[in-house]
Formats: sequence, structure tokens, C-alpha cells
Amino acid sequence: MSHAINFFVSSSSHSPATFKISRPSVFVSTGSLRVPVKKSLRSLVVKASAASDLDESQSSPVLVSENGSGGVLSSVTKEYGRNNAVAPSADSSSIEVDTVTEAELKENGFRSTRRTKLICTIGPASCGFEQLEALAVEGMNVARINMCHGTRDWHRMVIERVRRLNEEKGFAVAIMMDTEGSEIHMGDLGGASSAKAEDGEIWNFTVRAFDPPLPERTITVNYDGFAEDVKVGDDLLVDGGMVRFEVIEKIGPDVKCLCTDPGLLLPRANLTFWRDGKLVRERNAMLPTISSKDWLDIDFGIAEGVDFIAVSFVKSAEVIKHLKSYIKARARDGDIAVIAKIESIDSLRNLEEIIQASDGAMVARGDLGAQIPLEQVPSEQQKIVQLCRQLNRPVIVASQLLESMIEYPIPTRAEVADVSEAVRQRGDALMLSGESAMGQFPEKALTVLRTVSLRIERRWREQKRREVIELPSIASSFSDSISEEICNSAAKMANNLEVDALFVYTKNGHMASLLSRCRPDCPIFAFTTATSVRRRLNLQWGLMPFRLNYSDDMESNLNKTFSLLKARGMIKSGDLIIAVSDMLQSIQVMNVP
Ligand SMILES: Nc1ncnc2c1ncn2[C@@H]1O[C@H](COP(=O)(O)OP(=O)(O)O)[C@@H](O)[C@H]1O
Ligand SMILES: C=C(OP(=O)(O)O)C(=O)O
Ligand SMILES: [K+]
Ligand SMILES: [Mg+2]
Repeated sequence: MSHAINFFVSSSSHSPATFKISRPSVFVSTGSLRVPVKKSLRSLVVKASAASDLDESQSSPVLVSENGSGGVLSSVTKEYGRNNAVAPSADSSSIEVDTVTEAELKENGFRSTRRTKLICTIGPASCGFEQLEALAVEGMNVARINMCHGTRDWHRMVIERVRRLNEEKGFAVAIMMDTEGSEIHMGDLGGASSAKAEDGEIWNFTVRAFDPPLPERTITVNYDGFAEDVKVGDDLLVDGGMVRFEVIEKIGPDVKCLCTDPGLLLPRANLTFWRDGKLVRERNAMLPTISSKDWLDIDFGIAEGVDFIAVSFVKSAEVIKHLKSYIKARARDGDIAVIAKIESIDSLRNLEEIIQASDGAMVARGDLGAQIPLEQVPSEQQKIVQLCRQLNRPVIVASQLLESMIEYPIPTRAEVADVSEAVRQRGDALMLSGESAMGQFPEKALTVLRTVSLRIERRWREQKRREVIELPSIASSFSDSISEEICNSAAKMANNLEVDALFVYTKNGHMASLLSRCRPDCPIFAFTTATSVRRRLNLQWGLMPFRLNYSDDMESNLNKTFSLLKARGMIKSGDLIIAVSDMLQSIQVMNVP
């Protein structure tokens, strides 16, 4: 027996008078017990189309098919059979999914797949082909290159290796380029890997350029206005306080500083200065968010076709809008997603408009913690994660998640608790920085992120502890409202019916992100026609992106998908799924035939 429930909604004029929805006489069970309804199909189709396209009979209410003979089921079965008959092996190559997802699905089934996405910063400790491969196998979804460090040639080499890895080994690792931004930082220490500053020593911070070797106890500073901005008596903090100096004398371009908290100085470490307990914001606050060097790096990123550009030290939404239109005018293959890094006081002030303007955000706790009191960082993190979810933007929690693993093979208990909390908050992605860029245990650190994520996600599902965060409507058009309602309902149905997976057919990824936003219990298979969209979906919670050519005909799309996934052993007969699509705005519940 099968049930098909169809709503036809006429919507060219959005006045309530022409908008008719009738209640279905047969409704999908919302009991919490999962009932395998083998060979049945229940579908609810909400179709928004121009009123003039529909006559009165078409727009009239609900079509219910009580028997399977003439309903959607029979055509699904027929189509499926036909697909199967025609060269299944040739067809099975036309669905692209990364090897890690495939293996995870085959070995452990739907429920156990990881929902939280993982980003690794690539540096000297992880840039080799085999090292990158090991990270990909371990679950790296996105490789981040930080333009603060290394040359463009070095970054190009990393991008090429990741691309080759994807092509040759079937991964789908996306690339994120992170701009240097106009932060004030130290120079390269004349090639030394570090320098020790001792208590009571006097160091010279200077804007003069030197050929190596540098004079003893000399630090070059990248910002020309440095010597003018600081005052005698200011505190100078390296990396938010890892080393502390006090300004004792200014002589032209040289600033003499007394070390008051000793420690290790690392190349290009960030510098902030404080006066009367407040961050000093002189002319340095006027520096452009995107420097001329950043624009060259951005051109490089566009030419290399990176998937994401993360913008450091964002102050306002304007810069994000500007960059997005710059990219749109230049990027060849679709656009590059722009991620706003929230790491300054200004970005906190303009948080909502910045997130609105961006394609995603990063809680960049490293620099954020150097600008606001440390004890305020956790609550800002929570707020940013929640706001991103409400505005439907992916969010990354970054920096010092497993800092001790730069040196040690296991994390501290406190670090594990921090990672757990970020997973519990349901951020989209977690990011490694120094742990994977220059630490001794990049793979082990990634394994910790993966296992902790899996553990917390499973526990959350087992306890059925769905959080009560309110998801406000974000749609800006009637059609968007329909998509949003469909995704909210489909996610709820998926939880109540305990389905195995949600399927979403989405050309630009919007419907997939709306489903991800609901953080449903089951994984979301996102089918998209474009490789670039597929790579970008890698950043979003719970999405398993597939590339697949499909038509506007949902039935044939489903048949094709079932046969391809079955041929690859990723689904099996009887699995219960809910499918939604952005072509025919619909929800269908069915067992895989
Ligand atoms: N491309 C690179 N080349 C050399 N070292 C790098 C590179 N990328 C990252 N690193 C090292 O890894 C550390 C952590 O990376 P990250 O957090 O991205 O930078 P930062 O510490 O400047 O914020 C850096 O301080 C630097 O020592
Ligand atoms: C991720 C961050 O930015 P970066 O590593 O580029 O300083 C941060 O400050 O936390
Ligand atoms: K950066
Ligand atoms: Mg930063």
C-alpha cells in the first residue's frame, strides 16, 4: 500500500486569497517508534508556481492515492528497475562522493557518520603529500592555508597537492585561504625559529629594516606607524600575553621595551599594546581590513580556485560585501565563499550585520582572546555559534583546541572538555592551527577531534537531547519561505520517524544548508550538480555532499540515486529516507526499494 499526498499551492500573487493549502486526509505518522514501511511511499508535495500556470482544478486541494498501482510508488519501482537494467556499472561512476564518507557509510552505517566538520591548517609539519593524505584519511574536510606565513609558491604547492590527492585518491578536501590582514606583528626573527626573552631584559622593537643577522635583542615590526602609536608606559603583549614588555623609551623608529613576563618569541607573532588596561586603538585602528598584500593574495586565491577565503580582523559588513562583489566579478567557476573571522572588538560590535553579509564565520579565539578579557571568550563563542545557526551561516570554532598537542601526543583533559563543548554547541566545524601546521602530532590531534566529535554527537542522539534554540524565519521571499518550512518539517519528521537519512537535491546548496541548520539526528545526503558546490558543502554540519547529474524530475532522480548508491553499497533495500528538493519543493518519505 502506498500513500502519496500532494499539495498544489498557487502563489504568483502572495495574497492569502489565492493561497490555498488543504489538510491531507492521510498523514505520515509522527510516533517516535520507527515503523519500516517497506515498499511504500508517502509523499507530500508543496509546489509553488505561477497562478496563471494552474487552472482551478489543478490548484484544488489534495491528491491522495490509496493504492500503489497508479501512484508514485509504481513509477519509482519501474524507473528503478529500468535504471538497474541499463548498464548499472557505467552509471555507478556518475555519482561522486569522497572515499572517506563511502568507507564510513559502508563500515558503520548511517548513524555513526561524523556530523562535525574538521579543518586543518597546513604548515611545515603537514605539507608533504603523504602527510596530507594521512590527514584526509583521518577526516580532514578542509585544508587551511594561512597567508601570514610562507610564500605564494609554497601555498600553490600545497593547493596542487590537495587537488592531486582529491583526483588520484578520491577525497574531496576543500581549500580555505586565510588572509594576513592588517594586524601588527613581529618580523621573522632573522630566520631563527624562536628567541627567548628573559625577565628584566631590554629589547628594541623597531620599524627599521635589517638584513639578517639582526642585532641582538632586536625585533622588527611590520607596521610603520608603530613607534608613533605607542607611548612610554604602554604594555606590549606578544600573542595576547605569552610574553609581555613595558615601553620605556622611544628613539625615532626604535622603541625600547623592558621584558616583564618572560617567554618564547615566535616568528611573526601578533603584537597588541595596552594603556591603562585598555587596548590601544590609535592609527592602527584605521588600517584597512584587506591590505594591498591581502588583495594580491586574494587574486592568487581566485586564480587557484580556492573554495573559501577567510578574512582576518573584519570590522564591518562593508568589507565583506566589497570582497564578495570583487570575487563575483572575477571568479571563474561559481563563487568562493567568504568567511568572516570574528577576532576583534569591532567585529563583536557589528556581529549580526557581518554574519549576514558573509557566507560563514570563524570564532578566531586566538586574536579575539588578545583583544577582550579571556574570561569573556567562551560566552562570545557561544553567542557567535548560536547567531550563525539562526542566520543560517556555517560557523567554525578555532584556535588552541588542542594546543598542548603541538608538543605532546595526548591532549589535556581540559582541551578535551573544550572540544566537547564546541561539539555540544553544534558548531559546524572545528579547526586545528599550530597543532597541524607545525606540531609534532598533526594526525593524532585530528584523531582526537574526530573521536571526541563522534562520541559527543552519539551521546546527544542517544539522550534525544535536542536543544531548544529558536530558529527564526530568515526567508526573504515567498519561495524561500516554502523551502524553509519544508526543511524544518522534513528535519522534524526525520527525527520523529527515526529515518536513516535525509536526501536533498540542491543545485546551489541552499536547501542543504537549511536542513543542516536544523541539526537533525540522521545524516543529510546532499546531491548537487556542481563540484564547487559539493566542496563548499564540506564545511557544513551533518552534510554528506555528493556530485550527481540530475534532472528536474524527482522520481527519476530518486531512482537513479537509489540504484547508484545501492551499487556502491552505501544504502540498502528497506532503508527509510526522506527526500526534499529545491526544484519541486517537496517532502517524500519512502523505503529504499
Ligand atoms: N605556511 C606556513 N609556513 C610556516 N609556518 C607556518 C605556516 N602556517 C602556519 N605556520 C606555523 O604554525 C603556527 C600556527 O598557525 P596559525 O595559527 O595559522 O598562525 P598564527 O600563529 O600566525 O595565528 C604559526 O605561528 C606558524 O609558526
Ligand atoms: C584563527 C585565528 O587567526 P590566525 O591564526 O590567522 O591568527 C585566530 O586568531 O584565532
Ligand atoms: K591569518
Ligand atoms: Mg587571528
